[in-house]
Amino acid sequence: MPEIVVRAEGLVKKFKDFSAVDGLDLTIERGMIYGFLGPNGSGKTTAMRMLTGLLTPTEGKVEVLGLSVPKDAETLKYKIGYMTQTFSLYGDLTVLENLRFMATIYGLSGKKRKQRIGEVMERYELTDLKDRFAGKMSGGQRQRLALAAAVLHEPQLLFLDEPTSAVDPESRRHFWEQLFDLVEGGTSIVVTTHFMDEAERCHRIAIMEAGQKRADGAPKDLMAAMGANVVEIEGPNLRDIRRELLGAEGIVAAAQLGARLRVLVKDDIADPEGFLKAKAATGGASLIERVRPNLEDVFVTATGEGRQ
Ligand SMILES: Nc1ncnc2c1ncn2[C@@H]1O[C@H](COP(=O)(O)OP(=O)(O)OP(=O)(O)O)[C@@H](O)[C@H]1O
Repeated sequence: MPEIVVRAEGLVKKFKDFSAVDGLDLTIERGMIYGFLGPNGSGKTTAMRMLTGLLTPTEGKVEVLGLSVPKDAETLKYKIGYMTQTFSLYGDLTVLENLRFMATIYGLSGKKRKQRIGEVMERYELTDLKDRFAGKMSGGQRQRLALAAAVLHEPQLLFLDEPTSAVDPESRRHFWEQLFDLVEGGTSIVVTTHFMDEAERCHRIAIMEAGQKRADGAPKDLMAAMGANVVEIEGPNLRDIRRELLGAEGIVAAAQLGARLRVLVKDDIADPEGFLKAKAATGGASLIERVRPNLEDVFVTATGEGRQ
């Protein structure tokens, strides 16, 4: 049996009458990267704050690393790392001063403190920047410092809230390699994102919308089970074709990607290409072909975007 690091049941967070998280159930196994994928305001940060013990749920049960949260939040603090959405270190302290400060908060002292600070600076390429003020660093450098600070005390479980929203694609790729290194070393990771490519790298994801989980599984399983086939159309007048198709029986969604229209056709239609070719709207199309689904298609079928 895989070990469970996070278990949540019926998790609700209300702000006055508004439910930011609305009946969330979660099971996250050790050794995986688990992603929350969802648009702004879908409740990802609120859910994560409840899992870390920073926010008290209105309803529901949370167990993280076998501890009951928020009751045991103080003990949990030493076993988890949390990288918040906005940079939360001190801009007017240097890299080294920030790391020393965080080490003190996590109870590291003496030789161990020195050793861990040296290790994380080396691993996250901060050694040459150790005397740089955090406020004077680039987005990518700041992100490496934030990750170094979050793993300083060697947490078993790491929470990352939209960790790459402020960095360029190359830094993002590099950052994800570092996450997989952490996983190889035994760390489990929970990450929120609104980037599809990032979600696709996770072992498992929850698709969030309006505080609720709309789908949960490995990206490739979600793609296999999404209930629609994907067909792309090339040709003139794609905007007109889109207008005609949207709302037609059997069509889940249609969106233009460059010179192609990507159409999601319900999977109870046995021949989706033939089905689209038979539509008057596609008469002038030069190409209609079935393509492989991606995570964005899963997102569209799982959320309101596909129901509009
Ligand atoms: N302290 C609060 N008081 C009132 N409403 C809040 C509070 N915190 C969050 N919300 C609301 O709850 C909803 C969910 O917010 P949350 O930050 O969890 O979403 P998110 O999916 O993380 O989005 P983002 O990517 O923008 O951070 C939003 O509508 C937000 O305005």
